[in-house]
Parts: sequence; C-alpha cells; structure tokens
Amino acid sequence: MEEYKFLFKIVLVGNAGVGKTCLVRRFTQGLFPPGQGATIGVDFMIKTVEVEGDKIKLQIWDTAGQERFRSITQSYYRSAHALILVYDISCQPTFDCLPDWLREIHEYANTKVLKILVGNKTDRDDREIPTQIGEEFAKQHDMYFLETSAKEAENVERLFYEIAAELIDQARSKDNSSSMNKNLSDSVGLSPQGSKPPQVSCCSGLSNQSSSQTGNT
Ligand SMILES: Nc1nc2c(ncn2[C@@H]2O[C@H](COP(=O)(O)OP(=O)(O)OP(=O)(O)O)[C@@H](O)[C@H]2O)c(=O)[nH]1
Repeated sequence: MEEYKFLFKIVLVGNAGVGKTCLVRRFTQGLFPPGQGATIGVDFMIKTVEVEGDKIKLQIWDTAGQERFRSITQSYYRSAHALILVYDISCQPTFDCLPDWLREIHEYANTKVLKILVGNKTDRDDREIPTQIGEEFAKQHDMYFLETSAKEAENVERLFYEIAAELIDQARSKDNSSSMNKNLSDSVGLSPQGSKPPQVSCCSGLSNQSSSQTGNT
C-alpha cells in the first residue's frame, strides 16, 4: 500500500476551453493531449509528489467549464484544499468571467481554501490579457498568480509543487495561515513570468466539443 504524509485535494475551475484538462494531463501524465474533448462533469486524477522528503498525494479534480455542468461541479468545491481558477491569456471573455467564478467560489468553497489564478496558453502569440492585469486581479482578490502553458509545459510542475508546498506549510502551522504572505512575487514563489507582446485578438481556442473524454466522478 502506498504511504503518504499528506493528501490534498485540488480543484480546477474556469471557462470551457481554457486548458484545465491539458494542465492536469501535462502534470499527471507529462503529455499534451491532441484533440482534447470537453470535460463532462468532473474528472479526477491522482499524483504523488515528493516535497522536502515527504510523499504528498494530490487528488486533482478537473471540472467541466460548460455552464450546464455547473451544479455538478459546485459540489466539488467544498472539500477542496486549493482551487485553481484558470483563464486563457489569449481570450478576453475567459478573463471577464473571473468575477463570476469568484462568486461561485465564495459561495461553495471553504473560506480558507488556497486560491490560485492561472493564465494559461502563454505559448500563444495572440495574447489579449497582459501579465500585469492578471497579476493585479489576483492581488485584489487575495489569490496567488502564475502564468502557464500546458502545451509547452511551462510552469505546470511549478504550479502543483508550489501548491503542495504551501498546503504543507498551512497544515503544519494552521495558526499561522492568516499571516501567510500572499504578496505574489514573494516567498512561496508563485509569481508572474515575463509577458509576451500582445498581438491580434482571437478566441479560436475556445471550447472543443468533440467528446472523447468521459467524466469520471
Ligand atoms: N496553445 C495552447 N493551447 C492549449 C493549451 N492548453 C490547452 N490548449 C488547447 O485548448 C483547448 C481546450 O483545452 P482543454 O484542456 O480541453 O480545456 P478545458 O478548460 O479542460 O475545457 P472544458 O473541459 O470544456 O472545461 C484544446 O484545444 C487544447 O489543445 C496551451 O497551453 N496552449
């Protein structure tokens, strides 16, 4: 039987097509799936990582971004230790929806949940949301911030490892959680990376409907 020191539940949310499934696949399987279908309901994967010599089991819940699954996905917020809210840096509407996602989070998640804002698809050259805008939004809403590319494996390992490290810290010193430094570029290292120049606007990457993937609750 597998031994582990901590088990943490991490839930990914955000609009359809922002790359939640690809981020999870990149991290758990080391691949960027071709023709990724839209998630149906909720999908679930496990990965055990080692942080400072301790084995940490991460239970990662990948929720469907599509509105019609909202009532199913909401029920997964409650027991999450960390919530990763993802938008697509090349698609403004996915960023504009963030306040709606935050309302959901406040309504359904534990108040102490660790919140991480992730701008995905940094490999794209048609960026619409500058890094600084994402960073400021995160700061305003008491979230960590990181930009990633599931496609190019940029900052994906870092995202999950730093969440694990932060959750370990919290678990070890519960009383100190309120003094946690959420200043984005500091201590825990979940910090923004350099931005790429914004180019032509386009949201073509949105919502891939071919359903090759089944929900796995
Ligand atoms: N260029 C680029 N495309 C990406 C990246 N991550 C995901 N995509 C593409 O974006 C599309 C949607 O990716 P998914 O991972 O299925 O998105 P999702 O957020 O899980 O979508 P739902 O399951 O519908 O909520 C797919 O065509 C992916 O190939 C990335 O880092 N860079």
